[in-house]
Amino acid sequence: MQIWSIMGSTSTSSPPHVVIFPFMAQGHTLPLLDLSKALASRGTRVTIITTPANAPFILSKNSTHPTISLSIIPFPEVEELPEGCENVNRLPSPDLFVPFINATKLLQQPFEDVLKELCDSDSTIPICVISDMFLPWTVDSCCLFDIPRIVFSGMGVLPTVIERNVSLHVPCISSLLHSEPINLPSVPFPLNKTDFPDHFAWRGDEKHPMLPIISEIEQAEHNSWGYVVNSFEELEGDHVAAFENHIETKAWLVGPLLLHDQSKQDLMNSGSKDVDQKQFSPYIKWLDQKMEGVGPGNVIYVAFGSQSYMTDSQMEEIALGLEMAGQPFIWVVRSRTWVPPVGWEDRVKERGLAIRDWVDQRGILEHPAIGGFLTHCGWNSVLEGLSMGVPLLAWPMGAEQGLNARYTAMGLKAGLMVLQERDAKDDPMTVQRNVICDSVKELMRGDQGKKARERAQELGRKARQAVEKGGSSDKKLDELIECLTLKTRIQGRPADPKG
Ligand SMILES: O=c1ccn([C@@H]2O[C@H](COP(=O)(O)OP(=O)(O)O[C@H]3O[C@H](CO)[C@@H](O)[C@H](O)[C@H]3O)[C@@H](O)[C@H]2O)c(=O)[nH]1
Repeated sequence: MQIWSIMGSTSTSSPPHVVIFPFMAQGHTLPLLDLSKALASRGTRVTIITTPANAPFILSKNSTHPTISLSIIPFPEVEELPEGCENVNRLPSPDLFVPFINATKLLQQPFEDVLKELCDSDSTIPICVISDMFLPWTVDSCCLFDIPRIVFSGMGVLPTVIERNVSLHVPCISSLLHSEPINLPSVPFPLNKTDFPDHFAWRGDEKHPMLPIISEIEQAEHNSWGYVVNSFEELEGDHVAAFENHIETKAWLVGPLLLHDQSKQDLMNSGSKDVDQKQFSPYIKWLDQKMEGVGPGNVIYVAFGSQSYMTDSQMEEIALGLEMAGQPFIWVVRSRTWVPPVGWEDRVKERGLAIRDWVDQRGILEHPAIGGFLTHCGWNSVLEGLSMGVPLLAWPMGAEQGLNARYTAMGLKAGLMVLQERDAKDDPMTVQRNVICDSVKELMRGDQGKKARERAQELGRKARQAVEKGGSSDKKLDELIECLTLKTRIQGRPADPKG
């Protein structure tokens, strides 16, 4: 039994308790579920805060961990959002992102009610709240209860540093020409204005509704106790000092979080349902067959995360480009409107699989049949690909993905870029089938692809070492819990501002 000292007196008490509040988007929720499991396996109690429609997904991922519990608070009803829309991936249009963010602000009171309840109980006082950057108001709630707030953004270290640094060197990105390279100190590859998230273009438009949100996020970061990052020392350690300088707090690199999850072998031993589901997924069976037929590393996995929107004509070009490349593929189709061209399914059925459901992406990437990943470069997908030693074919579609893509391809040299042309207004143009075809061929069969594969495999080995016992991320996670526990011990239990 662990002995924890609270308020200066030594007493036998419960293990440390961490509250985790993920943002309602799969790309933000999944890594925090991994973090919850990593904390739980170290004997920490975890309470995850979520809303009713998001609870089943979280339960499906965490149900085997008895020290993780869920606290469900109601999602507010707001006029602009469709009924029951409690997750970004259910938004019918990206234009509803701002109303969605504004709706989440109404979660503050129920969140504080949960904190109050936890603080009223001697055995469950949280040592910290880890909340997503898109929930900046949680820092005020944490202050009320004297609980340290730790930020999680889901992004990598270098992309964040670049984002924060660029305005010091290039005050107005939007006025640059597309062809003008942007060279930043300590970034060993040139960037381009289209690599930057949209909000850099909005900076000239003071009335843009996202700008106050970004400013609230940055302000809340400065007032937070620390930052946990889904990355690892061996990948991004060189950029941590610059990162901490910008966020004005300490950063803890504890990733890749997905690798903290129980290994497949552990799951097999415990007879977990997860393994059964993996083994019997039709697409895993399909990959097993491909392994027998074409050997390891020959299938390209094509998926663009949980939030990307794509036109039907772009979908068509992907379908025909994959067909032309002649490489076996597995493609996650996230479109409600697109239908394949007549005869396409028949023509590719021997070597291609298009799936319209949510898949176990990690299970696919770790399958030995997979040899490349055509991705939008969401940070989770980048880390998942690299952790499994799979090289990336980078095709960014929004947010900070342009920075992730350049970083992976030109900085880490673990991938190639799909080159996208722009029109006169710098809007992305449909990528043509022949470009897709050539890029796929180069990644899977070309010399550049071979080099990227070797580099991805090397990074995959380093990633696994980072989370193993005594690895850099393993030690950081222990250190984080120790630091917070000591802080609570020295300062005593949080004040109750309401009671
Ligand atoms: O069928 C699917 C589709 C997705 N995933 C998982 O969903 C996550 C998707 O995350 P990510 O690759 O990061 O993409 P987005 O969902 O687009 O992520 C958002 O959040 C990321 C983290 O902040 C940012 O890097 C991205 O730019 C932003 O779009 C990954 O873990 C995937 O494994 C599945 O498991 N099955």
